[in-house]
Amino acid sequence: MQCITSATVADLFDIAATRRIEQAAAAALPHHTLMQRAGLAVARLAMAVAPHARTIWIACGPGNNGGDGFEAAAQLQHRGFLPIVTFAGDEDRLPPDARASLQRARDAGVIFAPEPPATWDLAIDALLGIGATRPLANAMADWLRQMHAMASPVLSVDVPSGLNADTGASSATPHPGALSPRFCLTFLTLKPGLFTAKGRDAAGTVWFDDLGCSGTAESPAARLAGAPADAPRSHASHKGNYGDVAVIGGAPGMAGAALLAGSAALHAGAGRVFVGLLDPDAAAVDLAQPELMLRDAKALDLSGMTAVCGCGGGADIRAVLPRVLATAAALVLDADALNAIANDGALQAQLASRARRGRPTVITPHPLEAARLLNCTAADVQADRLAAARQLASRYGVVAVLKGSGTVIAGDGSTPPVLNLTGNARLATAGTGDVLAGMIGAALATQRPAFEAAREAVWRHGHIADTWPAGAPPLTAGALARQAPC
Ligand SMILES: NC(=O)C1=CN([C@@H]2O[C@H](COP(=O)(O)OP(=O)(O)OC[C@H]3O[C@@H](n4cnc5c(N)ncnc54)[C@H](OP(=O)(O)O)[C@@H]3O)[C@@H](O)[C@H]2O)[C@@H](O)CC1
Ligand SMILES: Nc1ncnc2c1ncn2[C@@H]1O[C@H](COP(=O)(O)OP(=O)(O)O)[C@@H](O)[C@H]1O
Ligand SMILES: [K+]
Repeated sequence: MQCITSATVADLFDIAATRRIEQAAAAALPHHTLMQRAGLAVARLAMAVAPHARTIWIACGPGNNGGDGFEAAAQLQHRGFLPIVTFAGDEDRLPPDARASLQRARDAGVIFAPEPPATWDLAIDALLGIGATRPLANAMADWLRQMHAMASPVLSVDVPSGLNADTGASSATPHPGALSPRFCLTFLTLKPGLFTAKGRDAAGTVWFDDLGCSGTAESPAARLAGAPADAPRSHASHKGNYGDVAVIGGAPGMAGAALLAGSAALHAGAGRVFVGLLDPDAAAVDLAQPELMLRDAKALDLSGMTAVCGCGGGADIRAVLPRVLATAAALVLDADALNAIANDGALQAQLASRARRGRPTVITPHPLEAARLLNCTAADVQADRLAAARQLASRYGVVAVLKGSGTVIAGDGSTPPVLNLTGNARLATAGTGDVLAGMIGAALATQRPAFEAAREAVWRHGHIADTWPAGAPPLTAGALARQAPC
């Protein structure tokens, strides 16, 4: 059993591949072995997360996910705990493995009750797993609500019930004020939906057990990014080795966004950072950051530079985009640059032509910006973030960084998209996206492949938020930029 952290590198498999892996594993093992292993693993994790628990409420559903719950109940009963099972299903329609486990729970003396106990020390959600086909209703929906409303921990079996294991979309996410600490023990494969969209909130800390069935020829749907390796600087290196970044943005009233991106690029280790402000009345120097070289955006020669374009760009960014798209050696497109491109077929064609000219481009949309680029709604994007990132990457010939909880990074399709596990809601404050754009710019400026540059910068950006001390002042975008590690 393995606890998944932001440093974990692992393949993620969709439901279809998981089903094939499960079938192959089941065929190679004696009848009922997988469910017995799954139930035992649930019982072990339950004892680890709630060692002093007495009453353990196990809510079991109508399929094999419920079977895992019956099996866990039997194991916990044998170990002296008090599991109480509520079953929302029809015994006559249980799949054979689940029926066998139901019998084992009865034989062990487990209590079956029509309603949840009055209180519990741990709740185990074994209602639905990868077989969920529609939103939860009736008793199952009610039980899930009750679990999440209590302060006792919730352990989800395989997948939090109601969560789409492929996409992270959910009809049953705990409401924001939900109290319970959450854990999820997933079997055979790690599933992408646990790590993006609603998945992070629903699953909590994810644990993985391969049930003794490692190794598969199935293609992963995505990967967990893992932590980037440290890249020590050679002693004899000089600023030319770390590249020039030119931030272009900062229309009247929005200079701060461009300066934040510049600060992030600087602290992330770029050799030189220029900031081309679109505001004609902008100051000639930022006295708080004198290292930044402030220029007129139109005067910058981008042919040897990594441009970071769009932060605080407003409508004025449209006028400079044709030249930026044509001349920047490498490019990060953010915010208003993406909005301008979404509305302009000529700019879209120009963007797509960069890949053909071997000029790397990274785009960093949040879900609404992604929706504009894909001509759909933000809800459509959130309904399948992996698919949306893949579409952005292939339609525009770019590395697409789809931001938000479980940021997705998709490239040219030669490798699966990556899901990043660092970051938290401390980043939900204005300007943190500008900082990310600057950090990616600095990574790109060192000539690293665009996919790797984006992956590393996204990980580091989120890691700053994850390691921000609990008692420290709130994380602002300016502080985030100053923490940007090389
Ligand atoms: N077999 C094995 O060896 C192993 C299996 N494993 C475990 O099995 C799980 C997959 O099991 P599964 O395929 O039975 O799917 P599961 O998630 O239990 O649900 C299917 C049932 O729910 C029903 N249903 C669906 N949605 C519903 C809704 N909203 N409201 C009400 N009902 C709904 C659906 O009915 P139907 O849609 O047909 O009406 C069907 O009856 C997997 O996640 C893992 O935990 C592990 O132990 C490893 C070994
Ligand atoms: N809950 C969260 N979990 C992880 N990352 C988050 C979360 N909320 C925000 N972020 C990150 O913060 C950044 C916000 O970017 P963006 O929405 O463009 O903000 P802004 O335009 O204000 O700079 C993105 O990198 C996003 O992934
Ligand atoms: K479940």
